[in-house]
Amino acid sequence: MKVTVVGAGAVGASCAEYIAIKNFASEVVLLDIKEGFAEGKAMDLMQTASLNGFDTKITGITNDYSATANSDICVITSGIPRKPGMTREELIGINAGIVKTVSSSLIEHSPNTIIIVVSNPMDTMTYLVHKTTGLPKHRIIGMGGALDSARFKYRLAEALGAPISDVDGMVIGGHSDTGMVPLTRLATRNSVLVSEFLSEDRLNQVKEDTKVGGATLTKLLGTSAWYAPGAAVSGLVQAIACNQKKMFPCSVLLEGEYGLNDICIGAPVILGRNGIEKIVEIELSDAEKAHMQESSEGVRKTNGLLAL
Ligand SMILES: NC(=O)c1ccc[n+]([C@@H]2O[C@H](COP(=O)([O-])OP(=O)(O)OC[C@H]3O[C@@H](n4cnc5c(N)ncnc54)[C@H](O)[C@@H]3O)[C@@H](O)[C@H]2O)c1
Ligand SMILES: O=C(O)C[C@H](O)C(=O)O
Repeated sequence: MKVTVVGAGAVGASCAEYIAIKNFASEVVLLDIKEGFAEGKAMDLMQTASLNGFDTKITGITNDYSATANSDICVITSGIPRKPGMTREELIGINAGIVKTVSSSLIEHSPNTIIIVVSNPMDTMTYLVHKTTGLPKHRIIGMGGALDSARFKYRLAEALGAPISDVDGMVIGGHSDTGMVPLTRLATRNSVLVSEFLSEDRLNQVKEDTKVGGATLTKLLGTSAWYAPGAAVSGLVQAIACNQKKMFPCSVLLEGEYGLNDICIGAPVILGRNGIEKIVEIELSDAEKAHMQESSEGVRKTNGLLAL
């Protein structure tokens, strides 16, 4: 199993590290445009192999896509992160060009690959990859909901005073500060609805804290988060590589599902060796349907900025 990660920065290197430590991939290629950067990150990570007990071979390359040839999975993290006070959508002017060039270069050398898009604004970047590459829709996956759901569970556990392992919940919709749809109605504490434990006001606070989870960390860190994003990507990569048939909310091209067409937005999908094995349509409440519709309007507005 060969995995390429483009962008050896904070998220890309974390993603590569978690993939290596999970030891399910034979090879991870880190590629960056910054001279020597990916090579340095790869060497540093390989020097943890004996300490962290993995056999995964991590190599780094500067902007030479021949080294990525025949990758089973390619992760795109290349692009700039936001600064405090910015929205993800404000990154489109720089990141769209990067993602377009990178995705084309990847499929030139790995025409059968599955692409996972991380760069922001992620839903729009995922849509751009569809338009740029023409890959089958089951082989283009945007990572956002898996991260947002992890933050949702963190906030739920905090509110419940419960261990995170007791909590389950999912966030669908756009990966944006205003467009996320945390499904508090369905969230559980060890199979019991969280609404049995938490008031509506407290659950609304959990929702709002989840939606700005990224911005909260950007304000603290001065740049985007990277540990949880890297871990979320590694979970998607593992589900595909190991044909786990696990369900994650991912940004996926919808063609009628949830009443939406010609848009990439967070929805529950089953991930396996073919990438998106199935888009899962869950019954939403009227309020959730309205939030999903509102979220899609925000994503479409950003898509409209693309020079397709
Ligand atoms: N979808 C999500 O949930 C999520 C989570 C975290 C970060 N992000 C996004 O991921 C992106 C990366 O974030 P980061 O914190 O790792 O940033 P970073 O600046 O640490 O790393 C980005 C790397 O991309 C490289 N790069 C830039 N242009 C390139 C190109 N044309 N080819 C190859 N490499 C190139 C840079 O040299 C840099 O090393 C940002 O857009 C950020 O907003 C998304
Ligand atoms: O919020 C960001 O800028 C990065 C990423 O989308 C995140 O949610 O951490």
